[in-house]
Amino acid sequence: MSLITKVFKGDFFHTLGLKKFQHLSNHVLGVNLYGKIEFLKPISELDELRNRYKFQESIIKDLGNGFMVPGFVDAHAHAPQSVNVGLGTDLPLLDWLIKYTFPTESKFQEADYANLVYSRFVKRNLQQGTTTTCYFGTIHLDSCKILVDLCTKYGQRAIIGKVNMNRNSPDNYIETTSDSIRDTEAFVEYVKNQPTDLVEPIITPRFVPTCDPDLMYQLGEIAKKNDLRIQSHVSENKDEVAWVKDLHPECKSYSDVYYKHGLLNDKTIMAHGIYLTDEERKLYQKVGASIAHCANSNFTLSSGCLNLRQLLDMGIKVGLGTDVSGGYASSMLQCIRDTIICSKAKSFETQDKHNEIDFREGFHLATLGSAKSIGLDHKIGNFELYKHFDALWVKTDVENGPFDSFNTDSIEDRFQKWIYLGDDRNIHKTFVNGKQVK
Ligand SMILES: Nc1nc2[nH]cnc2c(=O)[nH]1
Ligand SMILES: [Zn+2]
Repeated sequence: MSLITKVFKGDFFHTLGLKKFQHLSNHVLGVNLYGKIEFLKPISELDELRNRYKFQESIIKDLGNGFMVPGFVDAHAHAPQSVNVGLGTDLPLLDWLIKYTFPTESKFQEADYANLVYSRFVKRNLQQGTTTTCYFGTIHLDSCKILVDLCTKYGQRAIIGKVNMNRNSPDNYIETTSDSIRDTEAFVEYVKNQPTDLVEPIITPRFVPTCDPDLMYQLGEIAKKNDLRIQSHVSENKDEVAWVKDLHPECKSYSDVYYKHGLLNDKTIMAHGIYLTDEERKLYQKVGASIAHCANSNFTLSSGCLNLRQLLDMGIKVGLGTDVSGGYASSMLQCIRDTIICSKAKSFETQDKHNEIDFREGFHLATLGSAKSIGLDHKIGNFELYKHFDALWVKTDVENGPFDSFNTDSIEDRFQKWIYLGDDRNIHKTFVNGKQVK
Protein backbone atom coordinates (compact mmCIF):
# COMPACT_ATOMS: atom_id res chain seq x y z
CA MET A 1 0.00 0.00 0.00
CA SER A 2 1.21 3.51 -0.80
CA LEU A 3 1.98 6.00 1.93
CA ILE A 4 -0.12 8.46 -0.12
CA THR A 5 -3.91 8.42 0.22
CA LYS A 6 -4.92 11.57 -1.66
CA VAL A 7 -3.42 13.67 -4.44
CA PHE A 8 -4.81 16.96 -5.75
CA LYS A 9 -3.58 18.86 -8.77
CA GLY A 10 -4.31 22.43 -9.77
CA ASP A 11 -4.18 25.81 -8.02
CA PHE A 12 -3.40 26.34 -4.33
CA PHE A 13 -3.60 29.57 -2.32
CA HIS A 14 -2.06 29.97 1.12
CA THR A 15 0.17 32.34 3.07
CA LEU A 16 3.54 32.13 4.76
CA GLY A 17 3.00 35.40 6.63
CA LEU A 18 0.90 38.60 6.67
CA LYS A 19 2.50 39.93 3.48
CA LYS A 20 3.50 36.53 2.12
CA PHE A 21 0.53 35.44 0.04
CA GLN A 22 1.30 32.56 -2.32
CA HIS A 23 -0.51 31.31 -5.38
CA LEU A 24 0.90 27.99 -6.50
CA SER A 25 -0.49 27.18 -9.91
CA ASN A 26 -0.13 23.80 -11.62
CA HIS A 27 0.99 22.05 -8.45
CA VAL A 28 0.33 18.64 -6.94
CA LEU A 29 -0.31 18.08 -3.26
CA GLY A 30 -0.08 14.64 -1.66
CA VAL A 31 -1.65 13.64 1.65
CA ASN A 32 -0.16 10.73 3.58
CA LEU A 33 -1.71 7.96 5.67
CA TYR A 34 -1.36 10.12 8.78
CA GLY A 35 -3.45 12.91 7.28
CA LYS A 36 -0.39 15.12 6.75
CA ILE A 37 0.94 16.94 3.70
CA GLU A 38 3.66 14.74 2.20
CA PHE A 39 4.47 16.82 -0.86
CA LEU A 40 3.51 20.01 -2.69
CA LYS A 41 5.39 20.26 -5.97
CA PRO A 42 5.07 21.67 -9.50
CA ILE A 43 3.08 19.34 -11.72
CA SER A 44 6.19 18.75 -13.83
CA GLU A 45 7.38 16.48 -11.00
CA LEU A 46 4.28 14.27 -11.01
CA ASP A 47 5.97 11.31 -12.78
CA GLU A 48 8.84 11.35 -10.36
CA LEU A 49 6.44 11.53 -7.38
CA ARG A 50 4.38 8.65 -8.76
CA ASN A 51 7.49 6.50 -9.10
CA ARG A 52 8.68 7.38 -5.66
CA TYR A 53 5.39 6.90 -3.78
CA LYS A 54 3.77 4.32 -6.09
CA PHE A 55 0.24 5.75 -5.91
CA GLN A 56 -2.45 4.94 -8.48
CA GLU A 57 -3.28 7.44 -11.18
CA SER A 58 -6.94 7.11 -10.13
CA ILE A 59 -6.43 8.81 -6.76
CA ILE A 60 -5.35 12.08 -8.44
CA LYS A 61 -8.17 14.64 -8.24
CA ASP A 62 -8.09 17.59 -10.62
CA LEU A 63 -9.21 20.83 -8.96
CA GLY A 64 -10.29 22.09 -12.40
CA ASN A 65 -11.00 25.80 -12.41
CA GLY A 66 -11.49 25.62 -8.66
CA PHE A 67 -8.68 25.85 -6.10
CA MET A 68 -7.59 24.70 -2.69
CA VAL A 69 -7.01 26.80 0.45
CA PRO A 70 -6.19 25.93 4.06
CA GLY A 71 -9.25 25.45 6.29
CA PHE A 72 -10.46 28.49 8.22
CA VAL A 73 -9.62 28.89 11.89
CA ASP A 74 -12.12 30.71 14.11
CA ALA A 75 -10.07 32.02 17.03
CA HIS A 76 -13.08 32.89 19.20
CA ALA A 77 -16.67 31.59 19.27
CA HIS A 78 -19.23 30.71 21.95
CA ALA A 79 -20.89 27.40 21.01
CA PRO A 80 -23.98 27.81 23.27
CA GLN A 81 -24.67 31.27 21.86
CA SER A 82 -25.19 29.80 18.38
CA VAL A 83 -28.87 29.55 19.38
CA ASN A 84 -28.97 33.35 19.40
CA VAL A 85 -27.23 34.20 16.12
CA GLY A 86 -29.08 37.08 14.52
CA LEU A 87 -30.98 37.85 17.73
CA GLY A 88 -30.43 40.34 20.52
CA THR A 89 -28.50 42.86 18.48
CA ASP A 90 -29.98 45.91 20.21
CA LEU A 91 -27.96 46.14 23.41
CA PRO A 92 -24.38 46.89 24.41
CA LEU A 93 -22.24 44.20 26.04
CA LEU A 94 -23.14 44.33 29.73
CA ASP A 95 -26.91 44.60 29.16
CA TRP A 96 -26.70 42.03 26.38
CA LEU A 97 -25.05 39.53 28.71
CA ILE A 98 -27.81 39.92 31.31
CA LYS A 99 -30.80 40.02 28.99
CA TYR A 100 -29.86 37.46 26.34
CA THR A 101 -26.66 35.59 26.91
CA PHE A 102 -26.66 34.37 30.50
CA PRO A 103 -30.27 33.10 30.26
CA THR A 104 -29.39 31.19 27.07
CA GLU A 105 -26.20 29.71 28.45
CA SER A 106 -27.93 28.62 31.67
CA LYS A 107 -30.05 26.18 29.61
CA PHE A 108 -26.99 24.08 28.89
CA GLN A 109 -27.33 22.31 32.20
CA GLU A 110 -29.58 20.06 30.09
CA ALA A 111 -27.43 17.56 28.19
CA ASP A 112 -30.10 16.94 25.52
CA TYR A 113 -30.25 20.64 24.72
CA ALA A 114 -26.46 20.83 24.47
CA ASN A 115 -26.45 17.84 22.17
CA LEU A 116 -29.01 19.41 19.84
CA VAL A 117 -27.41 22.86 19.66
CA TYR A 118 -23.78 21.75 19.56
CA SER A 119 -24.27 19.13 16.87
CA ARG A 120 -25.86 21.72 14.60
CA PHE A 121 -23.15 24.29 15.26
CA VAL A 122 -20.25 21.90 14.70
CA LYS A 123 -21.81 20.68 11.44
CA ARG A 124 -22.49 24.24 10.31
CA ASN A 125 -18.88 25.20 10.98
CA LEU A 126 -17.61 22.37 8.79
CA GLN A 127 -20.19 23.22 6.14
CA GLN A 128 -18.81 26.77 6.04
CA GLY A 129 -15.18 25.67 5.93
CA THR A 130 -14.22 26.37 9.54
CA THR A 131 -11.98 23.37 10.15
CA THR A 132 -10.83 24.59 13.60
CA THR A 133 -12.67 26.60 16.24
CA CYS A 134 -11.46 27.85 19.59
CA TYR A 135 -14.70 27.45 21.56
CA PHE A 136 -16.14 28.78 24.80
CA GLY A 137 -18.66 26.31 26.25
CA THR A 138 -20.67 27.10 29.39
CA ILE A 139 -19.99 26.50 33.08
CA HIS A 140 -21.54 22.99 32.79
CA LEU A 141 -19.08 20.10 32.75
CA ASP A 142 -21.37 17.57 31.04
CA SER A 143 -22.32 19.91 28.19
CA CYS A 144 -18.68 20.78 27.60
CA LYS A 145 -17.88 17.07 27.34
CA ILE A 146 -20.68 16.75 24.77
CA LEU A 147 -19.05 19.46 22.67
CA VAL A 148 -15.77 17.52 22.79
CA ASP A 149 -17.55 14.33 21.72
CA LEU A 150 -19.35 16.06 18.84
CA CYS A 151 -16.21 17.69 17.46
CA THR A 152 -14.56 14.26 17.56
CA LYS A 153 -17.60 12.61 15.96
CA TYR A 154 -17.96 15.08 13.10
CA GLY A 155 -14.22 15.59 12.72
CA GLN A 156 -13.77 19.26 13.55
CA ARG A 157 -10.46 20.30 15.12
CA ALA A 158 -11.17 22.32 18.24
CA ILE A 159 -9.84 23.93 21.36
CA ILE A 160 -12.57 23.89 23.98
CA GLY A 161 -12.93 25.63 27.32
CA LYS A 162 -15.30 25.13 30.20
CA VAL A 163 -16.33 28.64 31.21
CA ASN A 164 -15.62 29.82 34.78
CA MET A 165 -17.70 32.43 36.59
CA ASN A 166 -18.20 32.88 40.33
CA ARG A 167 -19.24 36.53 40.79
CA ASN A 168 -21.56 39.13 39.24
CA SER A 169 -23.57 36.39 37.56
CA PRO A 170 -27.25 35.37 37.84
CA ASP A 171 -28.29 32.95 40.60
CA ASN A 172 -29.07 30.21 38.09
CA TYR A 173 -25.82 30.63 36.21
CA ILE A 174 -22.96 30.85 38.70
CA GLU A 175 -20.58 28.38 40.39
CA THR A 176 -18.75 28.24 43.67
CA THR A 177 -14.98 28.52 43.43
CA SER A 178 -14.47 24.92 44.49
CA ASP A 179 -17.00 23.53 41.97
CA SER A 180 -15.48 25.68 39.26
CA ILE A 181 -11.98 24.38 39.94
CA ARG A 182 -13.09 20.76 40.38
CA ASP A 183 -15.05 20.77 37.10
CA THR A 184 -12.27 22.54 35.21
CA GLU A 185 -9.77 19.89 36.32
CA ALA A 186 -12.23 17.12 35.41
CA PHE A 187 -12.79 18.68 31.99
CA VAL A 188 -9.07 18.95 31.27
CA GLU A 189 -8.63 15.28 32.24
CA TYR A 190 -11.54 14.28 30.00
CA VAL A 191 -10.07 16.03 26.97
CA LYS A 192 -6.57 14.75 27.61
CA ASN A 193 -7.89 11.19 27.76
CA GLN A 194 -9.47 11.33 24.30
CA PRO A 195 -8.05 8.78 21.84
CA THR A 196 -7.07 11.52 19.33
CA ASP A 197 -5.56 14.97 19.75
CA LEU A 198 -8.15 16.63 17.49
CA VAL A 199 -9.56 18.45 20.52
CA GLU A 200 -7.46 20.25 23.12
CA PRO A 201 -8.55 21.90 26.38
CA ILE A 202 -8.18 25.58 27.28
CA ILE A 203 -8.63 27.44 30.57
CA THR A 204 -11.56 29.87 30.15
CA PRO A 205 -12.28 32.48 32.82
CA ARG A 206 -15.20 34.36 31.21
CA PHE A 207 -13.77 37.81 32.00
CA VAL A 208 -12.58 39.72 35.05
CA PRO A 209 -16.03 40.94 36.23
CA THR A 210 -17.32 37.35 36.62
CA CYS A 211 -14.22 35.76 38.18
CA ASP A 212 -12.97 36.71 41.64
CA PRO A 213 -9.24 36.97 42.39
CA ASP A 214 -9.07 33.59 44.13
CA LEU A 215 -10.67 31.83 41.14
CA MET A 216 -8.45 33.66 38.63
CA TYR A 217 -5.36 32.78 40.62
CA GLN A 218 -6.29 29.08 40.89
CA LEU A 219 -7.09 28.91 37.16
CA GLY A 220 -3.68 30.41 36.42
CA GLU A 221 -2.11 27.68 38.55
CA ILE A 222 -3.99 24.91 36.67
CA ALA A 223 -2.88 26.40 33.35
CA LYS A 224 0.72 26.56 34.51
CA LYS A 225 0.78 23.06 35.97
CA ASN A 226 -0.68 21.51 32.82
CA ASP A 227 0.95 23.87 30.29
CA LEU A 228 -2.48 24.88 28.98
CA ARG A 229 -3.73 27.71 26.82
CA ILE A 230 -5.92 30.40 28.37
CA GLN A 231 -8.72 32.41 26.76
CA SER A 232 -10.86 35.29 27.95
CA HIS A 233 -12.17 38.73 27.00
CA VAL A 234 -10.45 42.09 27.44
CA SER A 235 -11.26 45.78 26.84
CA GLU A 236 -14.20 45.21 24.55
CA ASN A 237 -16.49 47.96 25.79
CA LYS A 238 -15.91 51.24 27.63
CA ASP A 239 -18.34 50.47 30.51
CA GLU A 240 -16.68 47.10 30.96
CA VAL A 241 -13.23 48.71 31.19
CA ALA A 242 -14.53 51.22 33.79
CA TRP A 243 -16.09 48.37 35.80
CA VAL A 244 -12.82 46.43 35.89
CA LYS A 245 -11.02 49.58 37.05
CA ASP A 246 -13.52 49.84 39.94
CA LEU A 247 -13.17 46.18 40.82
CA HIS A 248 -9.35 46.24 40.74
CA PRO A 249 -7.94 49.61 41.77
CA GLU A 250 -4.77 47.76 42.82
CA CYS A 251 -3.97 46.85 39.20
CA LYS A 252 -2.47 49.15 36.57
CA SER A 253 -4.90 48.13 33.84
CA TYR A 254 -7.48 45.53 32.73
CA SER A 255 -4.72 43.40 31.23
CA ASP A 256 -2.65 43.80 34.38
CA VAL A 257 -5.42 42.06 36.33
CA TYR A 258 -4.98 38.95 34.15
CA TYR A 259 -1.20 39.28 34.27
CA LYS A 260 -1.10 39.53 38.07
CA HIS A 261 -3.23 36.38 38.36
CA GLY A 262 -1.04 34.29 36.06
CA LEU A 263 -3.47 34.43 33.14
CA LEU A 264 -1.55 36.48 30.57
CA ASN A 265 1.33 34.75 28.82
CA ASP A 266 2.37 33.37 25.44
CA LYS A 267 -0.44 30.80 25.57
CA THR A 268 -3.19 33.37 26.15
CA ILE A 269 -5.80 34.42 23.57
CA MET A 270 -7.76 37.52 24.58
CA ALA A 271 -10.82 38.49 22.56
CA HIS A 272 -11.32 42.12 21.41
CA GLY A 273 -8.74 44.44 23.01
CA ILE A 274 -10.28 47.53 21.38
CA TYR A 275 -9.51 49.85 24.29
CA LEU A 276 -6.06 48.61 25.28
CA THR A 277 -3.65 51.36 26.31
CA ASP A 278 -0.14 51.70 24.85
CA GLU A 279 1.24 50.17 28.00
CA GLU A 280 -1.11 47.18 27.72
CA ARG A 281 -0.18 46.62 24.07
CA LYS A 282 3.47 46.58 25.10
CA LEU A 283 2.60 43.95 27.70
CA TYR A 284 1.05 41.71 24.99
CA GLN A 285 4.14 42.24 22.90
CA LYS A 286 6.42 41.39 25.81
CA VAL A 287 4.65 38.27 27.04
CA GLY A 288 3.59 37.02 23.58
CA ALA A 289 -0.15 36.94 24.25
CA SER A 290 -2.50 37.16 21.29
CA ILE A 291 -5.68 39.03 20.39
CA ALA A 292 -8.73 37.50 18.72
CA HIS A 293 -10.19 40.32 16.61
CA CYS A 294 -13.98 40.00 16.34
CA ALA A 295 -15.09 42.78 14.00
CA ASN A 296 -18.69 41.64 13.44
CA SER A 297 -19.30 41.41 17.18
CA ASN A 298 -17.69 44.79 17.76
CA PHE A 299 -20.07 46.40 15.28
CA THR A 300 -23.14 44.42 16.38
CA LEU A 301 -22.77 45.13 20.11
CA SER A 302 -21.71 48.70 19.27
CA SER A 303 -18.47 48.06 21.13
CA GLY A 304 -16.11 49.96 18.84
CA CYS A 305 -13.60 49.55 16.08
CA LEU A 306 -10.19 47.99 16.75
CA ASN A 307 -7.03 49.48 15.27
CA LEU A 308 -5.83 46.14 13.95
CA ARG A 309 -2.85 47.53 12.05
CA GLN A 310 -1.41 48.98 15.23
CA LEU A 311 -1.30 45.49 16.79
CA LEU A 312 0.12 43.91 13.63
CA ASP A 313 2.82 46.59 13.33
CA MET A 314 3.91 45.76 16.88
CA GLY A 315 4.22 42.09 15.97
CA ILE A 316 1.40 41.10 18.32
CA LYS A 317 -0.21 37.82 17.26
CA VAL A 318 -3.75 38.39 15.95
CA GLY A 319 -6.39 35.87 14.91
CA LEU A 320 -9.92 36.43 13.67
CA GLY A 321 -12.97 35.36 15.64
CA THR A 322 -16.67 35.30 14.82
CA ASP A 323 -17.55 35.71 18.52
CA VAL A 324 -20.88 34.02 17.89
CA SER A 325 -23.32 35.39 18.99
CA GLY A 326 -21.98 38.82 19.88
CA GLY A 327 -21.17 38.45 16.18
CA TYR A 328 -24.20 37.32 14.20
CA ALA A 329 -22.22 35.56 11.47
CA SER A 330 -20.49 32.23 12.00
CA SER A 331 -18.83 32.27 8.56
CA MET A 332 -15.13 33.10 8.44
CA LEU A 333 -15.58 34.57 4.95
CA GLN A 334 -17.94 37.10 6.52
CA CYS A 335 -15.41 37.57 9.31
CA ILE A 336 -12.71 38.48 6.77
CA ARG A 337 -15.06 40.99 5.10
CA ASP A 338 -15.98 42.60 8.43
CA THR A 339 -12.29 42.81 9.30
CA ILE A 340 -11.65 44.65 6.03
CA ILE A 341 -14.59 47.04 6.57
CA CYS A 342 -13.53 47.73 10.16
CA SER A 343 -10.01 48.53 8.95
CA LYS A 344 -11.42 50.91 6.34
CA ALA A 345 -13.50 52.68 9.00
CA LYS A 346 -10.32 52.99 11.08
CA SER A 347 -8.47 54.38 8.12
CA PHE A 348 -11.15 57.09 7.57
CA GLU A 349 -11.09 57.94 11.26
CA THR A 350 -7.31 58.23 11.43
CA GLN A 351 -6.95 59.60 7.87
CA ASP A 352 -4.26 56.96 7.43
CA LYS A 353 -4.57 54.47 4.58
CA HIS A 354 -1.89 52.34 6.19
CA ASN A 355 -4.59 51.12 8.58
CA GLU A 356 -6.45 49.34 5.78
CA ILE A 357 -6.27 45.55 5.66
CA ASP A 358 -6.56 44.02 2.19
CA PHE A 359 -8.24 40.74 1.24
CA ARG A 360 -4.97 38.82 1.12
CA GLU A 361 -4.11 39.93 4.64
CA GLY A 362 -7.65 39.10 5.74
CA PHE A 363 -7.27 35.61 4.26
CA HIS A 364 -3.93 35.22 6.04
CA LEU A 365 -5.46 36.27 9.37
CA ALA A 366 -8.34 33.79 8.99
CA THR A 367 -5.94 30.89 8.33
CA LEU A 368 -2.31 31.02 9.46
CA GLY A 369 -2.81 34.15 11.59
CA SER A 370 -5.61 32.57 13.60
CA ALA A 371 -3.68 29.29 13.83
CA LYS A 372 -0.71 31.21 15.29
CA SER A 373 -2.91 33.14 17.67
CA ILE A 374 -4.26 29.92 19.21
CA GLY A 375 -0.90 28.15 19.16
CA LEU A 376 -1.71 25.59 16.45
CA ASP A 377 0.50 26.88 13.63
CA HIS A 378 2.89 23.95 14.07
CA LYS A 379 -0.01 21.75 12.93
CA ILE A 380 -2.24 23.81 10.63
CA GLY A 381 -2.78 27.18 8.91
CA ASN A 382 -1.11 26.63 5.52
CA PHE A 383 0.22 23.95 3.18
CA GLU A 384 3.71 23.62 4.63
CA LEU A 385 5.10 20.10 4.46
CA TYR A 386 4.04 17.69 7.21
CA LYS A 387 1.33 19.97 8.54
CA HIS A 388 -2.06 18.30 8.96
CA PHE A 389 -4.13 18.46 5.82
CA ASP A 390 -7.01 20.75 6.91
CA ALA A 391 -8.22 22.22 3.64
CA LEU A 392 -11.08 23.44 1.48
CA TRP A 393 -11.68 22.59 -2.15
CA VAL A 394 -13.36 25.71 -3.49
CA LYS A 395 -15.35 25.87 -6.73
CA THR A 396 -16.41 29.19 -8.12
CA ASP A 397 -18.59 27.85 -10.94
CA VAL A 398 -21.49 26.33 -9.05
CA GLU A 399 -25.11 26.21 -10.08
CA ASN A 400 -27.14 28.94 -8.37
CA GLY A 401 -23.93 30.11 -6.74
CA PRO A 402 -23.58 33.42 -4.89
CA PHE A 403 -21.67 35.23 -7.66
CA ASP A 404 -20.84 35.09 -11.35
CA SER A 405 -17.44 34.43 -12.77
CA PHE A 406 -16.50 34.91 -16.39
CA ASN A 407 -13.95 33.52 -18.81
CA THR A 408 -12.15 36.81 -18.48
CA ASP A 409 -11.66 36.21 -14.73
CA SER A 410 -8.21 34.88 -13.90
CA ILE A 411 -7.92 32.28 -11.15
CA GLU A 412 -6.72 35.08 -8.85
CA ASP A 413 -9.85 37.08 -9.71
CA ARG A 414 -11.92 34.04 -8.82
CA PHE A 415 -10.14 33.78 -5.50
CA GLN A 416 -10.79 37.46 -4.74
CA LYS A 417 -14.47 37.22 -5.73
CA TRP A 418 -14.84 34.19 -3.47
CA ILE A 419 -13.37 36.08 -0.52
CA TYR A 420 -15.80 38.96 -1.05
CA LEU A 421 -18.89 37.09 -2.26
CA GLY A 422 -18.53 33.37 -1.67
CA ASP A 423 -20.42 31.16 0.75
CA ASP A 424 -20.75 27.49 1.60
CA ARG A 425 -22.15 26.71 -1.86
CA ASN A 426 -18.61 27.27 -3.11
CA ILE A 427 -17.06 24.84 -0.64
CA HIS A 428 -17.09 21.63 -2.61
CA LYS A 429 -15.25 19.57 -0.01
CA THR A 430 -13.78 20.15 3.44
CA PHE A 431 -10.93 18.09 4.89
CA VAL A 432 -9.64 17.87 8.45
CA ASN A 433 -6.59 15.79 9.25
CA GLY A 434 -6.74 14.30 5.76
CA LYS A 435 -10.30 13.11 6.21
CA GLN A 436 -13.21 14.44 4.22
CA VAL A 437 -15.72 16.01 6.63
CA LYS A 438 -17.96 17.71 4.07
N1 LIG B 1 -18.65 39.36 23.18
C1 LIG B 1 -18.68 38.83 24.40
N2 LIG B 1 -18.02 39.45 25.38
C2 LIG B 1 -18.05 38.90 26.61
N3 LIG B 1 -17.49 39.31 27.76
C3 LIG B 1 -17.82 38.41 28.69
N4 LIG B 1 -18.60 37.44 28.18
C4 LIG B 1 -18.76 37.72 26.88
C5 LIG B 1 -19.46 37.09 25.81
O1 LIG B 1 -20.10 36.05 25.96
N5 LIG B 1 -19.39 37.70 24.59
ZN1 LIG C 1 -16.64 36.27 23.20
